Amino acid sequence: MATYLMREHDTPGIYFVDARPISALSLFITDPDIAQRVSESTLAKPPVLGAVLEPIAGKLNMLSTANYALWKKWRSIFNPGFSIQQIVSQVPVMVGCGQAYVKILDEHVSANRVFRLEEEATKVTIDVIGKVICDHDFNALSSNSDFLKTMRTAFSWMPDQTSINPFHLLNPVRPFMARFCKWKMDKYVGTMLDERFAVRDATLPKKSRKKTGIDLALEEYFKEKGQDIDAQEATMDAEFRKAAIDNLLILLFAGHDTTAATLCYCYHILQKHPAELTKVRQEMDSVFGAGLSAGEQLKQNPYLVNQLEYTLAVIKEILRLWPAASGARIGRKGFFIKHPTTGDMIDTDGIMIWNVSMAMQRDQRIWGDDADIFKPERFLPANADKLPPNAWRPFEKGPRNCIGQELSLIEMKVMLAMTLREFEFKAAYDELEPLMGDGSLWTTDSSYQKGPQEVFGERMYQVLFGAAKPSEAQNATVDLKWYAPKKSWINDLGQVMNSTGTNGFLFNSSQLPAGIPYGTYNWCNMPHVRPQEYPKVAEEFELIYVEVIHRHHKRTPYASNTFPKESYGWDCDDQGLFHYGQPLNPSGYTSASTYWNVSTSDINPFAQAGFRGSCQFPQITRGGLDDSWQHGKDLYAVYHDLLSFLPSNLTEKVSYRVTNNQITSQVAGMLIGGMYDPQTAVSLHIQPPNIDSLEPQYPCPKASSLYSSYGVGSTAPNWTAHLTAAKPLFAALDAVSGIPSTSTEWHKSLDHYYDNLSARQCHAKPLPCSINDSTACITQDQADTVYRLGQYEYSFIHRDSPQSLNVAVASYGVWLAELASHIRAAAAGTSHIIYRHNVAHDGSIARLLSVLQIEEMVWVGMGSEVVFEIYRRKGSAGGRYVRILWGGRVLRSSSPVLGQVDMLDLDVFLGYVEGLVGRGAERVVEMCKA
Ligand code: HEM
Repeated sequence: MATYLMREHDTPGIYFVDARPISALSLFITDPDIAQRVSESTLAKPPVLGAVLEPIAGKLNMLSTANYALWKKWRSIFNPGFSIQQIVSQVPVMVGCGQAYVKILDEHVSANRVFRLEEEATKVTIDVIGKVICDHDFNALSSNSDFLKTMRTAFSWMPDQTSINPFHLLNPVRPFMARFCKWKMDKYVGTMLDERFAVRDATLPKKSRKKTGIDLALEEYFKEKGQDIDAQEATMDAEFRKAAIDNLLILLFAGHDTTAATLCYCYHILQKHPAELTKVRQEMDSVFGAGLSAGEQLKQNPYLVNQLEYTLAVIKEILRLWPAASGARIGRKGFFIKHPTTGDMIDTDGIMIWNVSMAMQRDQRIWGDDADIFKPERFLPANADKLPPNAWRPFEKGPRNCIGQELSLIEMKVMLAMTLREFEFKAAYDELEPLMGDGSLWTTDSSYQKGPQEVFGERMYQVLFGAAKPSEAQNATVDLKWYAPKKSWINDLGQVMNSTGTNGFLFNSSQLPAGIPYGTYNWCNMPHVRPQEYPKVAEEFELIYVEVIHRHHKRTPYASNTFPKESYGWDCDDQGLFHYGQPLNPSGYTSASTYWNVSTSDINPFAQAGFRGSCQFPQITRGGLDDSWQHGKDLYAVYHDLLSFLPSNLTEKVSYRVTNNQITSQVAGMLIGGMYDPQTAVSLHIQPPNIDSLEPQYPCPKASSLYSSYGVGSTAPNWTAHLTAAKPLFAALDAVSGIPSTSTEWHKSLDHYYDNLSARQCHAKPLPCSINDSTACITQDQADTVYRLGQYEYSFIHRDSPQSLNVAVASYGVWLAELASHIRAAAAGTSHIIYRHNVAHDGSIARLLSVLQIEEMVWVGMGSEVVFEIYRRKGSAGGRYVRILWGGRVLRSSSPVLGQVDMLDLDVFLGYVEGLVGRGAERVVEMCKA
């Protein structure tokens, strides 16, 4: 209200508000210098504050007491417990509470529940105060704390200062309820204090005793009384006990909801400002290490909290825009305030003087035209001298400033560090209905759903409810954590080693044998979207964008995956790899269609190892080209013939992309032929080598080193377990292949044998026999074990290992950020492209599936495909949705955010993807730094 009045009437730095008889005549101060004078004075707290707080927090509470000497005494006794050093030393304790908080958020997310975030934030702040001040577990988060219930009841009976309803203000039941709640809380806190004093072990050396806020207060109290707290006979006297109870209650009252409300605003406003959110996450990545737990790091080194400069700037900017409290005093005779424009001296006798922090902190005359804009940079140390003096006062200033400001700032940094990289927070005001009757204060009073539903353009406006709180306290989160894949034979080493066959997986033909349903894992030609099985969505949805990514089709093995000598050759005379340049833009002479014909010269003394023949290993084979063509044909049949989505001719609405590895171009040519049979040249988009995001090839040292700490090449026991188990198999394979048993390349994973054997079998070639003994051959049993182990490895590397998500996010995040930007443009209608098609590699698809946290990971076979379909619900205000198809079927993710990705709210999906990789892949940059 004060801010609106200031703006509406262009008030000077002070103005009167006369709402008598509802409240006292008030002088609102928005002038920083006058506010400073008021806060530095010895003016007393207004009686109305005592009337509200004392029934529940007692007469000795330092916040509302009008007795200056009393205030001074108790403030100085409690001060040592709130020094910066003391609070930083309590960071590990805060982390402990934070872990319970994260667990609760996890549970909400797993249950896919909309919930009131402020409720949980409030509980964690109570737990923090309990632990930091008195080493006491209120267990507000983990149990149905009785104390919390009483505190809430007390709150609900506090007089509402904004109400003009006389029955509300003068409700006769109020004093009884207040007395009852105070009695209950006193009993609880008193017992807690007695216990604390009883366990204080005076025999322990001073240094090894726990030092919470209350211990320091006791020490201070004894010091002031000239007594030795270490004396065995020292007892807590009645005066201290009474004052300590009142002040512990006021610390809880003043400290919990102010901090919780500010925390909620941090989440909410950052969600609305993705660039700033990315900066916060980048700062956290650089302070704690990308992918490492902030909580664990903070426990080991609490001082890391001081390095979160940008995060602190965000909190301060939030406190500027949405301060949770302010300070008021009662004027007295002879205390004059000079009117800033007229120069009149105003006698303040009996007038309530209110430093209205929000109005002052949003005054454009003080902060500039961008006063309403969220700009954390204002509070970076480099800009400290540009801040207007005395104008930022969310904790007020002067001797009666907030005693808990360091605690709340540090606590908020800790909580943000533990949650912002793990969750995306999203306001859900459209989903209030299910929250009615959830037991929170909000649902006891429906008036909060009436009246203005936006203030300063913000639905999450402030409502005075104890502190100034975010209306309805409502948010939802998106969980960014790793979740283990489903248990199956694939990730069970015992089953992999002790079974036979391939558990229904096929490795020997592009065609499925009769009776085997489409969708069955077929390494040689994986299932993809095709009309026969395509799951159509309901009529109410309209397809607006499709992006396909798939692995190239079957090929010859890589040259590096062939044996030193192969017993037979491999020819590719049934196809041509066309390479030629053709003048374009403007067109010119016509080039001949030339293709490569590899021949090994008998004269060349440097004969290559491995397969001989006319192939350019690992070129796509004739069979692979045919599969590519059919793949294109099937996609066209779905997205053109069945859904009328694709244009009939190849236009700029459709775009193709390949990697720098030629085999993807070989596939793309056939695939486009199958889709459009174009008669003119088609451009294939390609990014420069070394930074290509599709393969991916951009440098990411951190991801590489994290990967090698648990995956191929590592000595981690859970990785090497299968290699140890496979030793006899390796020995048998080596005996046929001639690979030396000392070769690290061939024995650090199953990759080389897998590629060598499966390529042969996909092309109906026999399993190899020894060059020296044609009767010693690799058996189908051995090949099948290699295939099973290969599946196990892929699942381990890309899903089972908890680090896999971070590695995939860092190493494939750029492509995902590109995908997100394509989807955003399509959803906003700002791009003409409706279909993008990427031909890539197993490393690409596997990382993508890792980020999507696919429920069951496999080694992605030839032609493996993921399709992102973006839909709009028909009608003017229709939402946007995403469906992801893996092998032609809806993908299932282990992440509760994604679940079965079937018409998932697009905002949730983008929140998940961009939460992990950052908009424009900003997070990836930080994550990749060495
Ligand atoms: C974002 C969080 C917080 C905000 C915005 C805030 C704001 C304020 C403000 C504006 C005052 C001055 C009131 C006046 O002048 O009348 C104040 C005083 C006080 N605050 Fe805070 N506070 C916060 C957190 C805390 C915490 C965490 C605690 C303790 C655990 C706490 C305990 C107190 C107490 C006891 C006073 C009275 C101090 C005195 O009169 O000496 N506050 N707070």
